[in-house]
Amino acid sequence: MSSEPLLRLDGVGKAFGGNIVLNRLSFSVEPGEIVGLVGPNGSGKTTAINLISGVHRADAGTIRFQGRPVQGLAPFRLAHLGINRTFQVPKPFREMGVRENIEVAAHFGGARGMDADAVLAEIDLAGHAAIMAGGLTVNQQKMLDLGRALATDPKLLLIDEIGAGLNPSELGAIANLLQRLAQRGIALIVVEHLLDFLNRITNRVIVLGAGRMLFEGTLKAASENPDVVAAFIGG
Ligand SMILES: Nc1ncnc2c1ncn2[C@@H]1O[C@H](COP(=O)(O)OP(=O)(O)OP(=O)(O)O)[C@@H](O)[C@H]1O
Repeated sequence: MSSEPLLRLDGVGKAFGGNIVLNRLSFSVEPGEIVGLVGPNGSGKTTAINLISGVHRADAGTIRFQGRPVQGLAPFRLAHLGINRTFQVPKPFREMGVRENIEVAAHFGGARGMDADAVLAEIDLAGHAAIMAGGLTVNQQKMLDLGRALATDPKLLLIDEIGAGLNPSELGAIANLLQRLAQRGIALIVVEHLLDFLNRITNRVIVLGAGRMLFEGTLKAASENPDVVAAFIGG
């Protein structure tokens, strides 16, 4: 057994056109953990998710998954290893059926691809399997986006602002689902502005401010930390 965490970032940095958006970001995540990633708008949360999921390549530092450096690998290779993500704005194939969307994603996951029926049941869309994805509500499209990631049987799931625009009952259902996934051993990094939602599913948060890690610990302690308070008021 390796003593390495599932995911480990060491000194990760990223700049766009000379604008440093992430600076020496270091943290690790263990299997079955839910870690909240919070911070004001533009603090680098989505960029962190984009680096871990292979959408962008880090300029500095290392990203290790199960002890193996993975920075620079394409998203489909990372999906094969067990890393997948959702998007702030869901990107289903709108002209394809809900089930087909899941099947295509499972194919993207290669040998790790999961059974579409199991995924549809998990995301509560079994009754909508045959309709076009473009006909789903926003909440259902978010669930489909999550289902497409789940179809690749991830060990690490990166969730980018899934709560925005959802009502309390939809939020409750998603919180329960994310907790079930974690109990199954999937690690989750959850980018979220809705702190009550985050509080339901985790108390371990990483707070970013202008690309730097300001704090790591419980949400309650974060809310009492002067650097965190200043970043949010400034933001
Ligand atoms: N592809 C890109 N090209 C240039 N700049 C980018 C790119 N992606 C992000 N940025 C910039 O990097 C900074 C961090 O953006 P990022 O989306 O990571 O922040 P965030 O914390 O996720 O914000 P939000 O909460 O608003 O989603 C911002 O200044 C943004 O404009």
